[in-house]
Amino acid sequence: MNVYKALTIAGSDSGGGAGIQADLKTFQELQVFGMSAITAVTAQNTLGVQGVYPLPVEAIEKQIESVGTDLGADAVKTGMLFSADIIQAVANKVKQFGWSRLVVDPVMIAKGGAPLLQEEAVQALKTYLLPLAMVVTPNIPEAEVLTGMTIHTLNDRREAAKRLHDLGVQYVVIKGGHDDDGEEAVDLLYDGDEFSYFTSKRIETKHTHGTGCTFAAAVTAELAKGRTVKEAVETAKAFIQAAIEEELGIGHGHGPTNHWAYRRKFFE
Ligand SMILES: Nc1ncnc2c1ncn2[C@@H]1O[C@H](COP(=O)(O)OP(=O)(O)OP(=O)(O)O)[C@@H](O)[C@H]1O
Ligand SMILES: Cc1ncc(COP(=O)(O)O)c(N)n1
Repeated sequence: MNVYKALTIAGSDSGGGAGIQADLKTFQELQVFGMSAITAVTAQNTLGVQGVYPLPVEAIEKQIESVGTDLGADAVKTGMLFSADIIQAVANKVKQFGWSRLVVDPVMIAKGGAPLLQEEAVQALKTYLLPLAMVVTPNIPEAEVLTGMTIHTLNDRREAAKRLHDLGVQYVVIKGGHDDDGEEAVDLLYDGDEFSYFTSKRIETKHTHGTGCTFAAAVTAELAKGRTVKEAVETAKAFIQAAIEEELGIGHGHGPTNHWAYRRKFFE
């Protein structure tokens, strides 16, 4: 049996909808063996973030080394990285193990507004990690912070994608979940040459906690299988659409998406 393996380097979400938990569930659903290096523990639920506890840099490095020196990874994803020190350490480990199928989800703030990345760490992300990335998956506010421009129109988004590509990332996906216009959720992919668009019906719901993590994890799982970035984004879009569509309705606030919905929709 050919076993595909993916490593997520991200924060833990006790509520299970985002972070490491969303990533591992998504890897499993897409039949990829999931491994993790936890950067920070968050006390979090559908109502918000009650606490953030970053791990020592050494603990993060050790987890990555444990995976890298034994199991190896066909693709790697980063999520919540919290500080410039952690970013630099993660970038060094990615280089050390020669991981080229790297998806960087530049997580900055949780839905309720809690910061998951220190302000001074944004520059470290641009300098150390983005040049190593195969794919970066910002939402619109994250793309604004990374490029220093405001994004209103699709044209603005295309310009932002070009600026991000100039930082050394091979493929840029700017997701449209935060684009309040219209009936559709449109994600844009830029490969340095052409733009592609991935469009779905926008679902009216407040239960979108973890959509960004889940989407990027699905891209990572598909890259681990050797798919092209375009194929991976297409599957990720179908995965997240199913996960939002088949609502779980749990918790008292912004609930998680349904990680088993894609399997039920397409394979059962
Ligand atoms: N209401 C919605 N209906 C359909 N698709 C959506 C909706 N909201 C987000 N998506 C999709 O979910 C994925 C994540 O997009 P989004 O822009 O919300 O990322 P994010 O902001 O990082 O996630 P989060 O809101 O969890 O922080 C994208 O593929 C986007 O198109
Ligand atoms: C530990 C952790 N990582 C990431 C996010 C962002 O989640 P999302 O942007 O997918 O809602 C989160 N809320 N918690």
